Amino acid sequence: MGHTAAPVLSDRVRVNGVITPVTLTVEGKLRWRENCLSIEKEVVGFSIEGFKIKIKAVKENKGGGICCGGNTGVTVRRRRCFKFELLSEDSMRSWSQKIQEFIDSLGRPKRLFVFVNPYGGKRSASKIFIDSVKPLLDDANIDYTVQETKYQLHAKEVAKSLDILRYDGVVCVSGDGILVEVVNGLLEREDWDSAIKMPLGVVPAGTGNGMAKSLLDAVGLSCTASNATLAIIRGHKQSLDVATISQGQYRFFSVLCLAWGLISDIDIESEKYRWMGSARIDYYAIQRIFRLRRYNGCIKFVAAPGYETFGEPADVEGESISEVKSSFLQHKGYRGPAFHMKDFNRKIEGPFVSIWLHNVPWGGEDALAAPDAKFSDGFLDLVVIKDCPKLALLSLMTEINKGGHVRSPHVLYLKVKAFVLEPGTRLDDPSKEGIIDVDGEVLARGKGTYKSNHKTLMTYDKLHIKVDQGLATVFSPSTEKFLFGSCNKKSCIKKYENQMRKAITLK
Ligand SMILES: Nc1ncnc2c1ncn2[C@@H]1O[C@H](COP(=O)(O)OP(=O)(O)OP(=O)(O)O)[C@@H](O)[C@H]1O
Repeated sequence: MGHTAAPVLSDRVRVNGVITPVTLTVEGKLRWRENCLSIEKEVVGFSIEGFKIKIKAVKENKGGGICCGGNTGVTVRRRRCFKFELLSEDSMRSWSQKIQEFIDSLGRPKRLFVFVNPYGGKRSASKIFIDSVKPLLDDANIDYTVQETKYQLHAKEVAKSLDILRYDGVVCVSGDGILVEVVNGLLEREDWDSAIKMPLGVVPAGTGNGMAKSLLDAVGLSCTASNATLAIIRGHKQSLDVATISQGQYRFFSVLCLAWGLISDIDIESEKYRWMGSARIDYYAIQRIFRLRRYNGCIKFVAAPGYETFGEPADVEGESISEVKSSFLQHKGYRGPAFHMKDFNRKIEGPFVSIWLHNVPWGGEDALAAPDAKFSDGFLDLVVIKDCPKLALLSLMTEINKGGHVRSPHVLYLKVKAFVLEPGTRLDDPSKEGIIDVDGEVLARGKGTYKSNHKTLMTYDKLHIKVDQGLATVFSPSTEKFLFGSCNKKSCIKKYENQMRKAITLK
């Protein structure tokens, strides 16, 4: 069942040699025989050969159609091609024009710049691009430029000088690392305020695919390259908070997370067990829990409304943010939002087991690190563990994949608008310090840490973090699922009818 509207076009076409009536409705539904295709949800693009129109679509295999059926079962989408033969040139012209007008009314991207990181994850990004991304972009008639990343920070370099007027979006076929490089590249441009409005897409092809997982999971879709690509093609967007991390003259722009203590130690130090594959994390986590480290330090924060009772009152009288003057550091670009130490009204003193700050819910495909995190609420979700018995910690860690850890009595879970981290030494060995990990990369390594001789952007010292609400834009799957199917919401239908009326001149 569904909403039936007067057809915009009604015609007779040849399908598999048989003359068949076909209609296009004002809502953008194509109907013929027992078939029904929603242009908005299912049609990716179309091509014309002589009098033949080939409609490139993606259909759900099980659980009913998006367009006419119900909503049951698992969503498995497959590329399909539907062919009609028009019976006259006039007919051909009006069909291609009306379908094109409808697609154009949806605000889909036409030109994309695509980064592919052949080095990320299981080194399968190039294959993922060829097998899952390219065919859909071709079906959608999108004009795209592909850039394989050749070295670390290549994507950032390219984003810094990209001719942004030539593209409707930048897509990263990679893990989160390339996305973060692109965000940093855009914000380091002189024209950062317009550059950062470029819609960004991410197709999961790395080890850490937290952003893709967060976007897709939010609407109940599985984290696959084709679901992510379809979301980009369909062109729905949403804003994304960006956190500016600053230390003196240095800036780093984060869209995912910051970790210090247990989580960062596991992430970074387990690299020495890379040969184990994904088991390295679990293996090293157990080691770290049984030889648990606690770190001295202090955090200060501006609590989000409703969280003002967390921690204790902070006295920040006389504290200021020192700006290191240097002639060769980042000069152009965004400097981050204004910061007033007097706003930092709460603090928690160490020692700490772990500090974890999150911008989006999923830290990776199997870590629902901050279940309440929102893409553009203007806050970061803060997960603090001060102390915890080892067995409780072990079970808490196994809860992370479902987000259950935040309910543990050993965990403080709150939202902050701004944050100061003052990292200190290890409690058991004051000659040693820790590692600060941001969006999967090491931002600072203290004394006596793994690879402590490697250069990092910041030093293991006080950091300031502040969120800009919705500064970036990401392509995201539509939350309006089953628009024309089992959901018969009048408001949804009305919205698209209006959109269609604008695009199609009803004669
Ligand atoms: N050709 C290359 N050689 C080496 N490193 C590269 C290359 N291209 C990109 N990189 C680096 O690879 C890192 C990982 O990128 P990506 O986002 O694809 O995956 P990830 O899931 O974040 O990390 P990984 O899979 O390496 O754990 C980035 O820091 C990037 O700078």
